[in-house]
Amino acid sequence: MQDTLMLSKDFLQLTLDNPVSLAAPFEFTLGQHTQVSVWDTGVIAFEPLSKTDAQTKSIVLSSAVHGNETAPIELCNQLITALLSETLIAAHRVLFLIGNPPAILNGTRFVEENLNRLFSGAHSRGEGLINAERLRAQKLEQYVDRFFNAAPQGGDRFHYDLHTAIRASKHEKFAIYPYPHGEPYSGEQIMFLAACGIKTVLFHHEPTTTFSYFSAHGYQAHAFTIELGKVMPMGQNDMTRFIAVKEMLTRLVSGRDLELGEFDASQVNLYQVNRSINKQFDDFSFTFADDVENFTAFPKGYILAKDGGTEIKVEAESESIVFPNANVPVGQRTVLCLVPAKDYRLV
Ligand SMILES: O=C(O)CCC(=O)N[C@@H](CCC(=O)O)C(=O)O
Ligand SMILES: [Zn+2]
Repeated sequence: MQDTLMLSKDFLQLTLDNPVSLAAPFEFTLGQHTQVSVWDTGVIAFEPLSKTDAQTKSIVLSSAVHGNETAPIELCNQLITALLSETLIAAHRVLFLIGNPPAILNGTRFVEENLNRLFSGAHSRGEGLINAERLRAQKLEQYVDRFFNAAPQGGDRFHYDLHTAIRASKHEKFAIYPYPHGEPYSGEQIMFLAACGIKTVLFHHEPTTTFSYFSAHGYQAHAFTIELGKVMPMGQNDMTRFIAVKEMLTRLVSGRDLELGEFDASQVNLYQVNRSINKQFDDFSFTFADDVENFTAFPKGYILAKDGGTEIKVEAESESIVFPNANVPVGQRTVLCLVPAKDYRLV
């Protein structure tokens, strides 16, 4: 396995050749500087061999939590190849997670169940560990736990969970800030996102069973779900659209100066989730077309959707919609309704 990987330097190919599991975990060193550990299919850690201290960051970069969201997979694989080729040297601990390899091969968001609704123990609730996605969610939690628990005392933790959206968006790149339970938002992280070209941030209003909330709430990580554009088939992404995010992740991993300015609200669009509309009945439909973009605003009273016999109307003066998807199981989110963020606290 190690030879296969070092000959090709293509961790994604190794992962797709072994979508369910590897014969065994393996590890090796690169030069005199980096310990590389492959814990499972799609799971690879890079750790500096030099003594780590409180300045050492622990960074999780996940992709393919949804199998058809290919740009983040290509981007992460480029970073992994650079690390394996030693053109990029990790100054901090980095864990890459390729979330759902069978769904990548399938070219679909998921195979049986949406992986990004199965974290914080949701994988084991209800019917329990009945499918591959539930088992993978449990394992991904264990890998994050192992990685963050081995972090140096006092070292900052980060988790950027990289996605692309089903629809086009008025703001092409945006991040979801998991519900912080009353803690302030990080102005520095918002400026880091802006430097990545992610200039729109949504503050979530409640706990969720997403991967980013798991790391934020369970491990006090700076964690985000990040949408980098619109879903495209593998190989058809215009990678020039990700130059800024690749540059900033490269700087972060290699310990170069991030050159972030002070928090400046004029550089970003900040929204807060006003409500999440969860599906109550199988007979659910939106009143607007499939090509209506994320962040389209609707006026108060506008009928957004019909759920069984109930009309769902805009409640605030204006609400902007994001992630509308009628094709979800009863009980799950069909759309988030946003209003401009106000009265938020920053640190
Ligand atoms: O475009 C869509 O409708 C979905 C894109 C996507 O996968 N978004 C994430 C957001 C997770 C979060 O709220 O933090 C998801 O739905 O899992
Ligand atoms: Zn996604």
